[in-house]
Amino acid sequence: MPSATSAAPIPVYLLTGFLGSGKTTLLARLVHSREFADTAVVINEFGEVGLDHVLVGQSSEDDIVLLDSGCLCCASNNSLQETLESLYYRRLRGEIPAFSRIVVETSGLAEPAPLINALASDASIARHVRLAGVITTIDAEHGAATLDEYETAATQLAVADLVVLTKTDKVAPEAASAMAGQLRRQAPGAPVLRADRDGLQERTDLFQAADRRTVAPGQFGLERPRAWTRLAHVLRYGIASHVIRADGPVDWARYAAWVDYMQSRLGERLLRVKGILLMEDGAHYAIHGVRHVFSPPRPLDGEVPGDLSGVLVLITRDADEEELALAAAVLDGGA
Ligand SMILES: Nc1nc2c(ncn2[C@@H]2O[C@H](COP(=O)(O)OP(=O)(O)OP(=O)(O)O)[C@@H](O)[C@H]2O)c(=O)[nH]1
Repeated sequence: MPSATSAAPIPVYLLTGFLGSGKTTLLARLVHSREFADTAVVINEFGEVGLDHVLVGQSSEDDIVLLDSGCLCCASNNSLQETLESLYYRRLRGEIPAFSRIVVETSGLAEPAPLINALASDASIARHVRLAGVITTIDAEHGAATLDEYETAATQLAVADLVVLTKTDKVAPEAASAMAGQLRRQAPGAPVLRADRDGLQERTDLFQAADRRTVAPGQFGLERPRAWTRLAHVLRYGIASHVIRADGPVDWARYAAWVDYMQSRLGERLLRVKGILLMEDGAHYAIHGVRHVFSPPRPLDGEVPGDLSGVLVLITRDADEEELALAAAVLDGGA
């Protein structure tokens, strides 16, 4: 565990998911597990009537509670920036135990992109914390209808690094499997874990599965496209996912030109970019963008399967084939 004065930014995981999709129920299980021993959980109620922290098991008047598992629970009505700063400095001053990661439960109606962008672009925050991954809960019973009906839910899925399919006890196993398959198509690149009332059904390290820096074998659940791009799935609202590839190492100037193209040409219509590029220095880097904000590429831990090297998933809204073909060409050095 890093010391309280360690300069390494603390990883932050955002837990998002539509209203009633099971975020609090999942957290209420997880906060008592060993995995959460050195985790600070922020339940961000953003002016809502504070309830969720009570559901997680924190009934004291205090704003921060240390659970038996070692997990710190913190309910907050402040902005995400204020909350994270306060946590950071209280940890630094030794007022609270030195947690090594933070999980933030966001409001069910929140578009996660502004929070993600705030983490990346607020300089005073970005020095202390880094976005490690976005975990999105989808309800096995109502998830398909919700995704169809509410654009916020579709956006929450689009930005996921890990999807947790909740309430699998409420549907037949075949229905849960079909839904998991649908989610893999809609959010290519994000592993799908299942949960019921008792928490996660798989014995998986949630943080590792959600971490953008690690690649689990088979994680992407997609084939390296043979042609330049493959339309993976079209959701409503013109939201669609595509896969593009870059053959061979990419030099940094070309990568910069590609980011520039994505930002200037697609702009607000770009929802999410994720994938792995082999760069000119011979290392594999995790590539992440949410809306127009791209995180600095980070070298990946561990082996990267050959079929994932150079593969990027793009989730866009109202993008046409020509724009995507050009995106692939810019990346591949053909434009
Ligand atoms: N059967 C079953 N019910 C669940 C499961 N997860 C959540 N629920 C129920 O679904 C309802 C909503 O769950 P919450 O955990 O409060 O959902 P949430 O995403 O935190 O909701 P908001 O705070 O409104 O965004 C509650 O009645 C839970 O008991 C599950 O895996 N199985």
